[in-house]
Amino acid sequence: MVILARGANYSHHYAAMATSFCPALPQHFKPTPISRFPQVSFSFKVFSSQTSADENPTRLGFLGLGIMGSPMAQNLIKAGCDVTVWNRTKSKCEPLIDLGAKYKQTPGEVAASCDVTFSMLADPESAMVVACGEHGAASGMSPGKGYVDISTVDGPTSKLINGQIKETGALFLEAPVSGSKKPAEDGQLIFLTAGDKSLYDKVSPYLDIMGKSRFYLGDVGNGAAMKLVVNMIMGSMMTSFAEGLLLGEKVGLDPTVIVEVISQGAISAPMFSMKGPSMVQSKYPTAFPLKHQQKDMRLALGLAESVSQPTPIAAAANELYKVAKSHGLSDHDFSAVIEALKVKLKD
Ligand SMILES: NC(=O)C1=CN([C@@H]2O[C@H](COP(=O)(O)OP(=O)(O)OC[C@H]3O[C@@H](n4cnc5c(N)ncnc54)[C@H](OP(=O)(O)O)[C@@H]3O)[C@@H](O)[C@H]2O)C=CC1
Ligand SMILES: O=CC(=O)O
Repeated sequence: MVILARGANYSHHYAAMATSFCPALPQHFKPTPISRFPQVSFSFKVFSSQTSADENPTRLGFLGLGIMGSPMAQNLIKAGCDVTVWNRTKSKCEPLIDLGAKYKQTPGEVAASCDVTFSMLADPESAMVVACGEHGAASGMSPGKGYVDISTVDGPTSKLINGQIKETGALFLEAPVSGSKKPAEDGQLIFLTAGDKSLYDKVSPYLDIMGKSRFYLGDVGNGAAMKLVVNMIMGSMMTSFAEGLLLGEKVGLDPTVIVEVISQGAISAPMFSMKGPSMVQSKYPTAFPLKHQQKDMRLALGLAESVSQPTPIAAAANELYKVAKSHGLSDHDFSAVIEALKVKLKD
């Protein structure tokens, strides 16, 4: 059920109204802006995985319970969905099992027991092995099922996974997300999807639980390309911001004031306001791991090379992420790239 309502100031009234319509509403229910309905200034949605006519709710699988996968799966469970989880490190499944998730031993078993299986893996290698390796999801796929890969990978990897899933007769959708740990927790991600349109239509209610907006971009590879372009820009912006903070500090400016000045002008960005204050204190609590940002720069540069597009800024930024990784900062937040610029050259 989707309820549309105008006026953000009254969102709590609408929430109360929705609760009276639907007493079984999950605890975390919240009003959410939906950009796809431009005719209303504010809208929110109420979701139930079990319609009155539906005795057999869609069974959802979720593979990969890292920083992003855990809160995303949690939101599905809290919304009342039937969710089965798997993660390479089993202990990360426990909190979700406590919330009501089922557990299977392998990705293949999850896929075999579910109608639609989502995956949120680290990189192209892990996305491939979990989808197509021994006991991978493809081994449990068959006609009527669907596989939705949310991991950030390159187009060629996504196409390989698509091919293997399609061979089983199942459908495939790539659906990388823009938005980090907090948007994942808040169900405010932006889905960049491509692939089988009928699967997109089928999973849209679940994407709406995990996200605030979704784009359908056509053929497999377009979702990956969109994600890599966005993250290439983000990675370059972060290195530029880091350079500015350090230059300003070296010439005697207060970096806290630099962050404030930036936040009020044309180059303000939520990322600078969110990460700036902790960067100034040399603290990098991990939301988006630096190793993943470097992976995205690498994949974006590969994409650029495949079409002979010069990307000198991104190439330079990538070098800084590589330096930061070599200094043991892989698992810190990507804002720790600033440390790569603090390293003193040896005499
Ligand atoms: N964090 C963020 O802000 C965002 C991340 N992304 C992208 O989403 C994806 C996941 O990110 P995030 O959750 O932060 O990453 P994490 O590093 O926190 O989680 C990675 C997941 O991949 C699993 N994994 C890694 N290698 C393997 C392998 N060889 N076999 C099986 N499973 C494996 C991990 O399992 P295990 O627990 O056993 O290590 C874990 O479940 C990445 O592609 C990232 O680029 C996209 C948007 C935002
Ligand atoms: O991929 C990272 C993000 O913040 O988006």
